[in-house]
Amino acid sequence: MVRYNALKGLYDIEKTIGCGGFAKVKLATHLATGEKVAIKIMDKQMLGEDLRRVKLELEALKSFSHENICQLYQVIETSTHFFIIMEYCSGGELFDHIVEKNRLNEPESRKFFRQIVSAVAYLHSLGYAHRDLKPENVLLDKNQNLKLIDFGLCAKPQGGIENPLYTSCGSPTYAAPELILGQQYLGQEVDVWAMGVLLYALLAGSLPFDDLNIDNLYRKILNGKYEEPPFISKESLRLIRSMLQVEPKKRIKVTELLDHPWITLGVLGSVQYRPRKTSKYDSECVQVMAKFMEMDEKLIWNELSKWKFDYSTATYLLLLNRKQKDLTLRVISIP
Ligand SMILES: COc1cc(O)cc(Nc2ccc(C(=O)Nc3ccccc3)c(OCCC[NH3+])c2)c1
Repeated sequence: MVRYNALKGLYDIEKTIGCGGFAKVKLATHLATGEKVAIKIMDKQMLGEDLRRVKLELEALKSFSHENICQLYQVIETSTHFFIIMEYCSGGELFDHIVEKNRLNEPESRKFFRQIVSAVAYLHSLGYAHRDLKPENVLLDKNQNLKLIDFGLCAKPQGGIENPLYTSCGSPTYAAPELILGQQYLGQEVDVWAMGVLLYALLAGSLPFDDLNIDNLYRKILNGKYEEPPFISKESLRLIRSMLQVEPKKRIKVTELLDHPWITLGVLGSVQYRPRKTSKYDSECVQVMAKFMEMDEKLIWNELSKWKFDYSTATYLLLLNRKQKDLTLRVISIP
C-alpha cells in the first residue's frame, strides 16, 4: 500500500474503491473521529491540462451542500498530488442496485428519481450543470439515500446557466443528441436528457439507447426511438418521453419536474432542493472540538466559518454526520 506523507496522522487508507482516468478513489478512516471517508487521489503529473478541470471541480464542490450530493470534507494539495476527501457512500453504485433487482418498481424508482431531481435542481440553481449524469455516478449511502458524485465535467457557463456550452463531454450512452452533433448546447438541457436515461434505467433495468457499435449508438440517439417495455406504466413512459426529446427546446425543464404529477404521485409533495443545514453553527460539535483542541469555542467557530476545507472542516462535518446518526460525538485526537 503506497504511503502518502500528506495523510500521515490524519487518515488511514484501507483499500481502493474506484479508479478512472487520472484518479483513484480509496476508502479511508478519518482518525480524529473514526468515520469512514472516500479519498480521491490525483497525481499532478498525470493531470496535464485536466488540472484546470480539477480546480473547477474543487471550486464547485466547495459551494455544494445538499443531501443528495456527495459532501466534500477536505482538500489537501502537495507539490505532486491532490487529495480530495469526501463522503463515503457505503451503499455503492445505484447501477449495481438496479442490476441486483433486475429493475426497480415504480415507487422505488420514484423515491430515487425525486432525489436526482432535487440534486440537479440544486446544481442548476447555483448555475452549474453536471454533464456526466449516469448510473455509475449515482451512489447510495447506507440508508439508501442517493448521492451524486464526480463533478469533473461539471460546468458553470460564463454569465449563467442560460448561456451555451461547447465542449463535448460525458459518456456517449447518456449523451444528448446536441452533444453528439457537436452543436452548442445548454448544460441544463443535457442534464435533463441524461435524467431521462437514468429514469428509463431505473424502471426498465436496461438502457434506452445501447449498441456496441458507436455509430449505431449515435444513430439511435439522434433518432430518439427506444423500446417501451409493456411493464412500464403509461404515465412513466410519458414522463420519460418528455425528457428524451431529441429537440432540446421540446424537452421538459427541471423546474417542471419539481411538481410533475408522476413525481408527486400519492402523498408526496413537490421536490424541494434547499441546501443541507451544515453551514448552520452546531454548538455541540464545536464544543467537542474546542474541548480537544483546548481552544475557545468562539475561536474555533471563527475558523470553521471560513470553510477552509482543512482537517478542522472535515472533523466538524464528520461530527455533524455522527450527530445526525445519533452516535456519540468524540474526537480522538486532532494533530
Ligand atoms: C463530490 O463527489 C465526488 C466527486 C468526485 O470527483 C469523485 C467522487 N468519487 C467518489 C466518492 C465516493 C465513492 C464511494 O464512496 N464509493 C463506494 C463506496 C462503497 C462501495 C462502493 C463504492 C466513490 O466510489 C468510486 C466508485 C464509484 N463509481 C467515488 C465523488
